Amino acid sequence: MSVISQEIWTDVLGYVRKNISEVEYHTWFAPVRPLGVQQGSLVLGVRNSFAQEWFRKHYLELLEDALRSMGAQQPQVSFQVLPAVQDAMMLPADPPPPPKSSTRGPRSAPERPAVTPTENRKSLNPKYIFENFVVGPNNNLAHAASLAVAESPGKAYNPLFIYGDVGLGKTHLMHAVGHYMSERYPDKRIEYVSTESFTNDLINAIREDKMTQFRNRYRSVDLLLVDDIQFLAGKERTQEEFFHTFNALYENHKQIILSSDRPPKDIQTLEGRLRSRFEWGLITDIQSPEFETRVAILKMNAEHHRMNIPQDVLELIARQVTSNIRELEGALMRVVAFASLNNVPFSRTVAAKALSNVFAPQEVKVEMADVLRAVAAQYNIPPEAIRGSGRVREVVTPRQVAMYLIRELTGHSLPEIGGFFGRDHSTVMHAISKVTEQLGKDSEMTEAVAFLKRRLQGLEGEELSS
Ligand SMILES: Nc1ncnc2c1ncn2[C@@H]1O[C@H](COP(=O)(O)OP(=O)(O)OP(=O)(O)O)[C@@H](O)[C@H]1O
Repeated sequence: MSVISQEIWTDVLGYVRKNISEVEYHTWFAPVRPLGVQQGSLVLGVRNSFAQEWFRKHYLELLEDALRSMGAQQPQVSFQVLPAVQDAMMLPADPPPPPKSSTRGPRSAPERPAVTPTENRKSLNPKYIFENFVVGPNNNLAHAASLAVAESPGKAYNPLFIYGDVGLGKTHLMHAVGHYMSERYPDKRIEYVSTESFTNDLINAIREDKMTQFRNRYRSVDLLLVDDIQFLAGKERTQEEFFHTFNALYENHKQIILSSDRPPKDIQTLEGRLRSRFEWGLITDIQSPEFETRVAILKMNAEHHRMNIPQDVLELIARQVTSNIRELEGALMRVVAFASLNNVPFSRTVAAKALSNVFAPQEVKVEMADVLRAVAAQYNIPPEAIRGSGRVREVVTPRQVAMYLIRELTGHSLPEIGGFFGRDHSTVMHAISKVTEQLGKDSEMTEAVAFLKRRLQGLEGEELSS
């Protein structure tokens, strides 16, 4: 199952859930597995032929509507009955929660015997490792500090306090330190917790008279990662308990990393003694990423999912989402889902279209490079050959077609087009008249030009199914 079909399926389920009852949802939709997207059709694995029929009869329209809401112009869904043996494997009843909630959900506080590395990693998102963290001017200090702490826990900076706006990588860095430590020191005990979970655990412990277990759990760790510490504000009892947890760990030279959306001095109603402790170590911030960092993050994500997305498409996405990296990744997935559901290649037009429901529509101008790339793909020759000096027919025809289309679709002048191809404007003029002359006579060229024009201009009509 590809990542993308899982992403699409998660979105579809979100849509479906709003439109049917919970019982229906759990009976029919929860056991379905997305198998992939084939030629624009979302392939779903169902348990038996009865379910397959039921879906076709009762839910096809709903599924198509869901896909339409994601930008599919001619939504298609197909079903496959999975071998009986897989029935038993269809365990989870819900779509996988987003990474954050999977690592942050409130957890009960069991008594904790000797720790295992797997146990350590359980609360850490496997994706959040240093290798997957793109370093830019916006986050290099926080990254360097995290790395230093990972290498010398309890010694370099204690506590490490990372602050910054939503979705900028604070949790990612915290988990990265956790992974780093658990790989090098498998015996060390690592605890990642959101302030909310810490508070809930405390409330439960008080209610169930299990304070000893609660204290053992939090005071016996080697690395304590606490997310969103700003939520301590106004919670006196939790602050009190956290104060003692902090002291116990600090005195034993155990590492503490805290994240927050603001620096300690700006957390209102935080006890002075806690605030000053938060300032003992190093306070570092993460800012919004610059354009280049955003493109690099998108590139890494695309490579991670083995998707080959042209640079200019990534740049278009990076221009749309400027501050929140979680949203940036969401935008990329939206584009990928849109392209695969419509069975069209990635292009700036496709990306702009995919994002137009969420962001202000962008005017996408066709660029000379877009035309060159499309023509090269159509004639199956490298773009450099088209721009090169070769004079054989195999390259001359595509070169002339490219010049013609650039003139038609972009606002560039003849000398500009000539410059792009390393030639003068009279060559371009000659190319244009040559192509114009053959259109209508040479059917192969006529078709190619018409097809390329449609493709470059966007997703109109039959272009989608081509
Ligand atoms: N520099 C980066 N390189 C690669 N991915 C990043 C980077 N920064 C953030 N991300 C990704 O962005 C998403 C959001 O990051 P994260 O959850 O760490 O944000 P956060 O600052 O903790 O947000 P919140 O304020 O909501 O707690 C994650 O998927 C994370 O992997």
